[in-house]
Amino acid sequence: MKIIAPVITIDGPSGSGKGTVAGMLAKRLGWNLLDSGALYRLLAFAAYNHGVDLTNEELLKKLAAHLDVQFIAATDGQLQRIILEGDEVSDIIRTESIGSGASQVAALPAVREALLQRQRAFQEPPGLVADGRDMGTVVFPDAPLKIFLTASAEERARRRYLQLKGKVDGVSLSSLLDEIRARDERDTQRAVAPLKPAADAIQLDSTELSIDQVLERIMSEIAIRDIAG
Ligand SMILES: Nc1ncnc2c1ncn2[C@@H]1O[C@H](COP(=O)(O)OP(=O)(O)O)[C@@H](O)[C@H]1O
Ligand SMILES: Nc1ccn([C@H]2C[C@H](O)[C@@H](COP(=O)(O)OP(=O)(O)O)O2)c(=O)n1
Repeated sequence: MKIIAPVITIDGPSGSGKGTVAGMLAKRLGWNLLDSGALYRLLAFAAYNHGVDLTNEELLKKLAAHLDVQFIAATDGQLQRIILEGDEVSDIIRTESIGSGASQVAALPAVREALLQRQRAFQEPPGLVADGRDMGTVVFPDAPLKIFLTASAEERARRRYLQLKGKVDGVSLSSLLDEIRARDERDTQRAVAPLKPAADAIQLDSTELSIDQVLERIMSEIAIRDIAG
């Protein structure tokens, strides 16, 4: 009999802190981690490499079903590594242009369907922390704790700017803000699995909170529910 592992979902818009908080939480609990956005980013990147148009739903569906990807878990001193078709792509998939491509392919129903089982396969004991846009609404609707993490668009752009400055040439705060707003619009307005809080999600606005404060708020929700042993 398959043991059902508990899932904590963290959904929200770009730059709200999902990935950071999900990674820290998974480490603290000793649970598995699903960075679902990385799958859409990997698909967009693979599409660029193979010359597949980001609107070609049939080909993208096939590419999604056969994505040759490995997630190598973070260890003390080393971040999670992502390998696509044998090459490490952990950094290159984080650019805003791949983020925008990810948001485009993510609007295609056949692509989402092709990635669904791959995401659910991460639900292994002792538990899973999953971050994305539809973790609580579509992929893990029975999760015992769902967080919807937000922050103002200005604060999210500022965070991205600080994160990319010095690493990527030519980053500007105003263009990051425009890109974040465009991605918010596409992710919330699409017909399939749009970005929205699950009915039973706890909404957390991190605009005025530090990363540690967000983490502590989530830890207290975990304690109330007694879901992490
Ligand atoms: N509460 C916070 N306060 C300040 N900076 C934050 C906070 N949460 C995240 N960050 C920083 O913002 C950037 C974007 O966070 P990230 O976790 O990648 O967001 P998301 O996964 O939601 O896009 C990172 O550099 C991260 O360290
Ligand atoms: N569960 C998910 C995760 C990401 N996506 C899409 C929509 C997002 O704009 C892109 C990139 O997601 P990602 O979480 O990596 O992006 P951010 O780190 O929040 O900037 O993928 C999605 O549709 N569903």
